[in-house]
Amino acid sequence: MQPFIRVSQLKQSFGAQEVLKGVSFDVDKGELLALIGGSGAGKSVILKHLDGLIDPLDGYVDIDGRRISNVPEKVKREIRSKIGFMFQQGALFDSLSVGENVAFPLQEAGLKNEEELDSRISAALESVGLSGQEEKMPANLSGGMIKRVAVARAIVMTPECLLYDEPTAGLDPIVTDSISFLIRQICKDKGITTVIVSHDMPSVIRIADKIVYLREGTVYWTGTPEELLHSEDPVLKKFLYGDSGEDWASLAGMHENFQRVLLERAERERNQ
Ligand SMILES: Nc1ncnc2c1ncn2[C@@H]1O[C@H](COP(=O)(O)OP(=O)(O)OP(=O)(O)O)[C@@H](O)[C@H]1O
Repeated sequence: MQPFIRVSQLKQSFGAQEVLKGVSFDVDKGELLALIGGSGAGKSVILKHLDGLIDPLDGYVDIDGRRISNVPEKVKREIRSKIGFMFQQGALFDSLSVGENVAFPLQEAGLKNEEELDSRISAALESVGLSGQEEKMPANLSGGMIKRVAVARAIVMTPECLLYDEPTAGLDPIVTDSISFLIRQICKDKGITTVIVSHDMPSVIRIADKIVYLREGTVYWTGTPEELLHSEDPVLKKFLYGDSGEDWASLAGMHENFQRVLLERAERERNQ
């Protein structure tokens, strides 16, 4: 089966700095992949290649079998219509209400029918647990609500693929949990292929199907959260726990709990 996203031998430099030295990985349809790695490893740069915002010096990205690298802007725009991007900070327009923020991509795409706009906005807000909040202004929202609105804005175009850059940065642990659940739920309920860049390892362990660890401009390791937790590779251990040698079991336990909660929730929903 063809992967939904194929990243092949991606190379990128800025001036003398070689940031990507031949990065390759695939993401299957409906899969949730987390890109991890130290600060400056090139994670955000990779996301921008996935959306065709940056062209590689060598290598390519295919989205659903179509090349988005080094092709004309018109082709990129067509492919981009399948992709929702939640940028770092999840920036909302401060002068626009929640509803207007979510409406923005629809209006950019030329949708004018008020009734359709309203129903798509309310469906997107419902998906992120913010039904009826259209009139609120960003200044009156909590950090977690701002992220939820940013997620609603990313999904309102009914994308087939979602890219999240640090979606839980700056949130407290409880809100981080709820946003992580939301990202996984949207991915699995709607079958949306998802790539998340995150420093938040507990969240990554909980929600990812597959993890790609970047180091020195290449993919150092790929595997499942379980495989990461059981890896004895000293480089991975050091990345996860620094030199402190924190307890592996606590992360492993968290992952099991999370899977259990997800399974219980899925079971409840099936029985409703
Ligand atoms: N447009 C650009 N021009 C010059 N250098 C850039 C540009 N974009 C990124 N870089 C450099 O590329 C490197 C990788 O940046 P990137 O933002 O992808 O890192 P990251 O892995 O996402 O880091 P962090 O986890 O800190 O966000 C950094 O050294 C950054 O300064």
